Amino acid sequence: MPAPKNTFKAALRENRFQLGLWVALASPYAAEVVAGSGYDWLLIDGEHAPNDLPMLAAQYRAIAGGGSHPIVRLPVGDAVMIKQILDAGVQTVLIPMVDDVEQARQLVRAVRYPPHGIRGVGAALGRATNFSRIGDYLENANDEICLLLQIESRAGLEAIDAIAALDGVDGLFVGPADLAADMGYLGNPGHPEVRTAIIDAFERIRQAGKARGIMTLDPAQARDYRDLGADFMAIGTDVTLLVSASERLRLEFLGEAGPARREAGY
Ligand SMILES: O=C(O)C(=O)C[C@H](O)[C@@H](O)CO
Repeated sequence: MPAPKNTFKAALRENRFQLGLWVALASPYAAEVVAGSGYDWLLIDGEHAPNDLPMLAAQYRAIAGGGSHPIVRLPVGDAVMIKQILDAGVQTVLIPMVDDVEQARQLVRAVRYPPHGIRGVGAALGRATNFSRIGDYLENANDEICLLLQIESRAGLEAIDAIAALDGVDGLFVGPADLAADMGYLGNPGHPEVRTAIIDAFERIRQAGKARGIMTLDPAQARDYRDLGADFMAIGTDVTLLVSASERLRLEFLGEAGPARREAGY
């Protein structure tokens, strides 16, 4: 049985835009529901949703095999958590709050087996090898893992060129909400100075030959980011979709106008 190919990583390498959705309801059932909605990727959020490793793995299983590629964002760039989630079968990880090249270098080593990294060998116990049924997993794992790092601070912006140049970093995801906060614009990811920083970041990532990622809840921003060159982009979240759709249904039935919703600062 051959090791599974990372179709998301292949799409990025072939410059095929990938449209995504954030999954933060912390429910394998809800994850399976949106897995049928046609997105290229779904981001299972371990940073801001109440997810532990078993729950992240359960949502991964609920999505895998459907039409969307499951990406797991861990709460922190921890080599032990990376080892566990990769053994669970996850092929693409997003790591938040990456501020310098040494941190990025250690994250590359965490997703790779020796001699190129420090990932512990034990996938025979996990879904990654279909519980030891995939005989060539160890030989192919490094090539099929996709490592995405989040640039979401002024320090991260300064380190983009060095981080993007690292072999093993497949893409950089600019986090508008946290970047805005670090720049002094908490709750205002659409601030002009944040947009200027995103434009600069995207150009530097492109020059390094790496994929540019981002997310937004604002449709106009989504079109803008796509025009600016986003290669993979999330345009909503399951949580906010559920809030808006459930509220709208009630108000429409009652014939009441909905409240002007303040744009979420994410
Ligand atoms: O900083 C950001 O923006 C992100 O990293 C995305 C948000 O964390 C995500 O929770 C969407 O609300």
